[in-house]
Amino acid sequence: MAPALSMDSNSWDVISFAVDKGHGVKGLADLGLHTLPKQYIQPPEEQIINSTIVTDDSIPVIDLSNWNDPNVAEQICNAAEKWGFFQIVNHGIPIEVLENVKEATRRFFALPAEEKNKHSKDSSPSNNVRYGTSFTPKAEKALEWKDFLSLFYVSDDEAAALWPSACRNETLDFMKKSQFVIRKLLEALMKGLNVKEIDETKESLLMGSKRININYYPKCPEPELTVGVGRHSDVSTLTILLQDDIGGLYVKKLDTDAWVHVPPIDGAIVINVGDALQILSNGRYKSVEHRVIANGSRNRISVPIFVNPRPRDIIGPLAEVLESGEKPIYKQVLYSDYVKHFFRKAHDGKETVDFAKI
Ligand SMILES: CC(C)(COP(=O)(O)OP(=O)(O)OC[C@H]1O[C@@H](n2cnc3c(N)ncnc32)[C@H](O)[C@@H]1OP(=O)(O)O)[C@@H](O)C(=O)NCCC(=O)NCCSC(=O)/C=C/c1ccc(O)c(O)c1
Ligand SMILES: O=C(O)CCC(=O)C(=O)O
Ligand SMILES: [Fe+2]
Repeated sequence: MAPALSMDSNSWDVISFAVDKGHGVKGLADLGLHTLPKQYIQPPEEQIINSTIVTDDSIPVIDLSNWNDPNVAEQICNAAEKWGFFQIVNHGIPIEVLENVKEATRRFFALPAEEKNKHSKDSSPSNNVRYGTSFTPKAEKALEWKDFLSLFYVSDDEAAALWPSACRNETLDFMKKSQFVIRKLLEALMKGLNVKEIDETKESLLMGSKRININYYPKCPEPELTVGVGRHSDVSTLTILLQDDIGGLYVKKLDTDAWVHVPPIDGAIVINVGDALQILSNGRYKSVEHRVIANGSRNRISVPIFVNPRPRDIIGPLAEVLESGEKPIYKQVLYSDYVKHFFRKAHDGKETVDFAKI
């Protein structure tokens, strides 16, 4: 049973309520707490109020209406090198698909905790479907103000059997309708690395597996003391992120200690380079640190698709990149080892990629 509203959030077991019983931070928000439970208080250096935010610069916005325009590929490669992040407009994913997946996300998180918790690590019949809160609560010193459902795609049949019906069709549809633009983006990025075509081996390495997450960041008491998602880079090759109109995603500006906001643009999708592509490109394309702030007045949702190598792929700098004599800065690693390393620790900025450094 949920604790009484008037209860001091530090006098009952917040972890048991939010993490173990599956109420999540949405459950905490629904209690109408006025103070942030101490388990969510981040160290001062992780609080965004203690960071430098720049407002006179922003990540590129790239118009994809004409793939035959050579400028388009050039802009994509430049953005991946200089920012590691960009937004795309006129990308061809129908607006209804985006609206439907946002609505499905709200529908899933509005379900009772018992229903959502059927998909938790302890109750889910498969590791490929996981409902949870924060990132890795057991490994974190301070929790993150986020609930999520993570869906690793294996097949339509498996999705039909295991994915929650509240959001199954809409998440699958978003994944499928984004396939064309994912391939075109990767083709453009590969041309920039002297890779002429995406053959079967490259296809596996670049886009052999996909995971779609739906994230819910409820309104938070004392939001400046915590984070929605802590500083991290993604372990994917590319991430395709749909955000709603609330905002709150910040990206680190390369070679500086400053952060820039990613403003929501109607109908746009945010694209970022992940660690796997940084490694494959031997550091040319940048997997950049990012984080999400908590919001004191509104609920936010986001839907990232992580486009990845297959778990059994070995990733390392591509032969085409090293052809010219460039020295490899990363070794060859088994992708599932890399991902396990990422999941077993708290978010820690750019440190995951050290796992693959020579
Ligand atoms: C991921 C692995 C390697 C895990 O292997 P396995 O040996 O089964 O380990 P496991 O016991 O299930 O998980 C290990 C730990 O990772 C955590 N974990 C596993 N999956 C997830 C998940 N989807 N979300 C959060 N934590 C997870 C668990 O909490 C485990 O810790 P613990 O609960 O035992 O303390 C396996 O499932 C696999 O091969 N999957 C396919 C490859 C894959 O999924 N690639 C995806 C890459 S991109 C990706 O998934 C990104 C996710 C993400 C989430 C939140 C963020 O904030 C964020 O920035 C990023
Ligand atoms: O919610 C967002 O805008 C970003 C989430 C994110 O960085 C992630 O899930 O990896
Ligand atoms: Fe991320």
